[in-house]
Amino acid sequence: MAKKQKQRGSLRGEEHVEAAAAAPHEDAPAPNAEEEAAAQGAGGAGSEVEDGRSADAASGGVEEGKEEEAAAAEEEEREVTFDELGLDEQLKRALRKKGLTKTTPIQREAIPLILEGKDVVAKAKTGSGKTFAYLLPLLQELLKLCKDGRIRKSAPNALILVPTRELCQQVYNEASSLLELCTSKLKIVQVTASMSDKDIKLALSGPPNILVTTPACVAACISKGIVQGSSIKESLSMMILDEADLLLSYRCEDDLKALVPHIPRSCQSILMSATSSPDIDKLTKLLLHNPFVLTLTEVGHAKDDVVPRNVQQFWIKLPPIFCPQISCSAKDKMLYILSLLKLELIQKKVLIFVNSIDNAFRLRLFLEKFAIRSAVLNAELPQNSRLHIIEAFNARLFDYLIATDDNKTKEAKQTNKESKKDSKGPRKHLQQTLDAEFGVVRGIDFKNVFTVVNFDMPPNPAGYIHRIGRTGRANKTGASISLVSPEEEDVFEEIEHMLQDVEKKDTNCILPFPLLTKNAVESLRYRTQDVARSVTSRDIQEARRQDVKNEILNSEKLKAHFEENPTDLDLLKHDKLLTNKSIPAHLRDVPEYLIDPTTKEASNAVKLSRAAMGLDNPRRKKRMGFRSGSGKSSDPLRTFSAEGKSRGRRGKEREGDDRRKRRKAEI
Ligand SMILES: Nc1ncnc2c1ncn2[C@@H]1O[C@H](COP(=O)(O)OP(=O)(O)OP(=O)(O)O)[C@@H](O)[C@H]1O
Repeated sequence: MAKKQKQRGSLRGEEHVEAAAAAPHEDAPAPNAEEEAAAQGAGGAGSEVEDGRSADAASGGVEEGKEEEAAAAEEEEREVTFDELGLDEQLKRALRKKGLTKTTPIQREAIPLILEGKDVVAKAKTGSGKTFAYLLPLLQELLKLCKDGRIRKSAPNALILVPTRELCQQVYNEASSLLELCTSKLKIVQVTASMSDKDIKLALSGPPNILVTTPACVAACISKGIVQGSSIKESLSMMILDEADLLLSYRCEDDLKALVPHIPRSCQSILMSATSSPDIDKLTKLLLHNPFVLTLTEVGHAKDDVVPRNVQQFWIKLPPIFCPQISCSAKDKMLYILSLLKLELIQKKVLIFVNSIDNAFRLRLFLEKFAIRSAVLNAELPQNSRLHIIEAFNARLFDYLIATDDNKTKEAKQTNKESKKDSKGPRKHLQQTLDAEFGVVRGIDFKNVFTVVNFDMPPNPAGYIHRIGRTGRANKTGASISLVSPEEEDVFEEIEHMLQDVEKKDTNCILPFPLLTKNAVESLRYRTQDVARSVTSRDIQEARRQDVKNEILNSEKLKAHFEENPTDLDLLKHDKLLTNKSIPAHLRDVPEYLIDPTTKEASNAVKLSRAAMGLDNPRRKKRMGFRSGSGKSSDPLRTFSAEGKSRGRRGKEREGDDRRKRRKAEI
C-alpha cells in the first residue's frame, strides 16, 4: 500500500523518480490484464497509476483499503492548477487567456507523465478533459524542440490520430486556438480523406509540426507517396491516438498496421480512451512500448469510472402493446418524447439519439407539427453542414438536435451498397453515399447539452456510454432519459448490468423518470396518434432528400462565407421548417385543461431551475455575442457576395440592387 500511495503522490512531487523508474522504452514487462484489474479494484476513489512492476501494490486488507481510499480522496480533492505542472510560460498564459486555471484529474495525472517522456495509456470518462491532457505536453515538447533548434523538418513532428473527421476538426480547433494564444510559430494542419491529393500535398508542404488526421488518411498519404515513410521515421517524435476505443471500430486496424514500420522507436506514443475494451489492449500492443496505464475514476467518490457522477440517468419503459407492427412502439415513443418536450419536463439543450436517418426525419417532422423545431445530424449530410450544425447547436441557436450516432447502422450499409450499385447508371433518387469517416457524435464536445434522450436505445453498452457522455462534460450537470420499448429490454438490461458491474453497485444506476405521470402522457395520446399517422414514409423520404439537397447547395457557400465572417454563425438555420403548412393552435400550445396538476408542478420546477441556472435570460444571447434579428437582409446565404468586403458608396448601391434582384429571383 505504501508503494501505491507513493505512486499517487509521486505524480505531483519529488518521489516521482522512484515510482516511475521505468524508462519510456525499457523492455520491462507490460502490466497484464489481471494485474491491472486487481489494481483498479483495490484503488477505490481517485486515480491509479501502474507500470509493469507495481501491480502487486494492489493487495492488502480491508482496513488498509479504507485507509488508502481516505488518503487518496484527500489527496485527490486537493485542487491542482496548471501552474503547478511545470508547463511552459507561453502555455500557461494561453490557458489563463482561456480562463482555465484548475486541472481536471486526468490532466493533473497525465501531463507530468507525458512530460517525462513516458508512453501512456490514459482511460478517463467522457468529458473529463482528455484533449488538453495530451495537447498541453505535446505543445510543450514541440515548443522546447523549437527553442533548442532541434526540430526535424522532413515530415510532421507530431501525429494526432482520431477516428472521424469531426474529431479532426475539433482537435485542430483546440490546438490552433492554444497555439494562437501562445503566439507560437508552430504549424498545425488537419487533413482528411475528403480532401483532394493536391490539397493534401499543399497542406503538408512545409511540412507542418503537427498533423491531425485519421488513420485511413495517413495510410493513404504514405501509400500514394504524398508523405515518405522514411521522412516520418526521421521526424516523428510524438504520436497520439485519441478516442482510441473507437479507432478500431472505424476499421482502422490495417491502416494503423501500415503505419507501424514508419514510426521511429524513439517516438513517444499516447493512447486516450473513454472506455476499456480489448481493442485498447490490441492497440497498446501494436503501438506502445511498456506504457504507464492510467485509469481515472471519480475524485473522492466511489468507483464509477464510466458515466460522469454529475449525470443523472433515467428510464421510461414503454408498456407492451398488443400489436404485430413494430411501428406501434415507435408511435408510442413519439407520444413520450412529445410529453417530455411539450410539457417542458426536461432541461434544454437536448440531444436526441435515434438509430436510423428515417427515424430522425420522422421525429423531426412529427415535432415540427407541434411547433417544436429541431435539426437532424447524420452521415448523409456534407461535412461542412455537419460541422456548422454542431457549431450552431453549441452556440445555442437551437435547442433540439436529433442525431444518428454512427454510420454502421443496417440502413447505412444498405445505402452505401445501393449507391455503389447505382454509381454507373443514372440515379433515380438523390441518394448520398454515407461518409465512412462520419462520427458526429462520439467524442464530439457538444457544449452545454443538459439532456441526452435515447429515443432509440443504442445497440450496446459502449454506445450508451458514449451517448450519455455528451452531457455532464467538464463537471457540468446533466441528465439522460432512455425510452425503452419492450423490444429493447434486453439491451437495456445489458447496459444496467454493465453499469452495476463497473461501478460495483448493487442498486440500479438508471432510475425511473419521476416527472412524467400516466395522466400527462394519456392527455396527449389522442392528438399524437393523429399527427404521427400523418407523417408518411413519403414525407420522410421527401424531407430527407430536401434536407440533403439544401445542405449541399448551402455547403460551399457557407464554407466561403464563414471563412470570411466567422461571427455570422447565428444566421444559420439548420432547424428550418421542413414543411410550410401553418401549425394549428391546438397543436402549437397544449391547452391548460389537458395538463394535470402534478405535471404542471413538475414543469414549473424544471422552469424554475432553468431560470436559476440563468438559462432564460434574454440578455445572455447578447452577452454571448449573438446578433439580434434574423431577417433576410442579414442572412449570409442571401447577402452572400463574391465581391468580398471592399465596398464604396457605389459598391454598396450596386450591392443593394443586386440583393433586391436576388430576392426577387428567390421569391
Ligand atoms: N481544466 C479544465 N477546466 C475547465 N474545463 C475544461 C478543462 N479541461 C477541459 N475542459 C473542457 O471540458 C470539455 C470536455 O473536454 P474534452 O473534449 O477534452 O473531454 P474528453 O475527455 O476528451 O471527452 P470524450 O471522451 O467525450 O471525447 C471541453 O469543453 C473542454 O474545453
